[in-house]
Amino acid sequence: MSGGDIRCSAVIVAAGSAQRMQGIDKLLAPLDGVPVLRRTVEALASAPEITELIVVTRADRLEAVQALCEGLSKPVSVVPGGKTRAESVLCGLSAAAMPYAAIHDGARPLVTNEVIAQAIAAAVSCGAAAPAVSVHDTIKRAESGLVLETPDRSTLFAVQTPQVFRTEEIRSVLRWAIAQGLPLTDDCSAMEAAGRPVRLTPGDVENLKITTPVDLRIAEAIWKGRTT
Ligand SMILES: Nc1ccn([C@@H]2O[C@H](COP(=O)(O)OP(=O)(O)OP(=O)(O)O)[C@@H](O)[C@H]2O)c(=O)n1
Ligand SMILES: C[C@](O)(CO)[C@H](O)COP(=O)(O)O
Repeated sequence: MSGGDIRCSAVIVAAGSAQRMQGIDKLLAPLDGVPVLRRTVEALASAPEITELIVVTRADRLEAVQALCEGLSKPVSVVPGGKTRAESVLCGLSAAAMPYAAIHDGARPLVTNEVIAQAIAAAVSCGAAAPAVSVHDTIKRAESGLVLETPDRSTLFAVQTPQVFRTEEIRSVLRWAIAQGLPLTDDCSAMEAAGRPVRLTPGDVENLKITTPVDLRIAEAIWKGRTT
């Protein structure tokens, strides 16, 4: 199937409380004058494989986010999220109508069509896929400040989003994983726990997640570097 044949729902999770942002509202903060979340929604809407978008936000922001999503080239629905990222993903998936779902962090506004396309293509062929980048620092596993081990760096990858799945499958697996109380920091973890294969695809160091205030400054520099 070419990109134009693949029908994919984008589920953009944006219902968090940005506790690590020291008071900055990272999803409404300006990225070169436009709110981060609007940049993210526009990035997903520009991907040929994305047919519809579901934005998951806090219940007290439904109208504001609805307004922020106006004027896009593709249908957008805005739904309330849950207490955890995984629950918010499930809220978004409940409204997804396409056979594939690309689950993306609202805090990752710099994702490109190339990263999106490769993750979707891999999910079409193997069922589940996520972009990832190799790590450049040596990683230690430690407890109470004492090193336990140094994993082989060549086997370590920093996983990004969109994480792409067959919609029905991730909906049921995620429901199961949440019911089991599994610690889910991403969506692939649920598939891994269910013994399903997950394919990593090329990520992009510029596809960063805005998590702490410095990330906003980095994202602004990347954005301006692309547009000048
Ligand atoms: N209950 C939650 C928690 C997180 N998210 C979303 O999941 C993405 C990745 O989460 P993260 O970067 O951790 O955002 P926050 O949870 O807001 O950050 P923090 O952990 O610092 O509070 C974000 O776009 C966030 O809005 C969500 O939709 N629902
Ligand atoms: C889903 C994710 O972006 C993959 O790296 C990451 O796990 C989200 O973590 P967060 O703590 O919810 O931001």
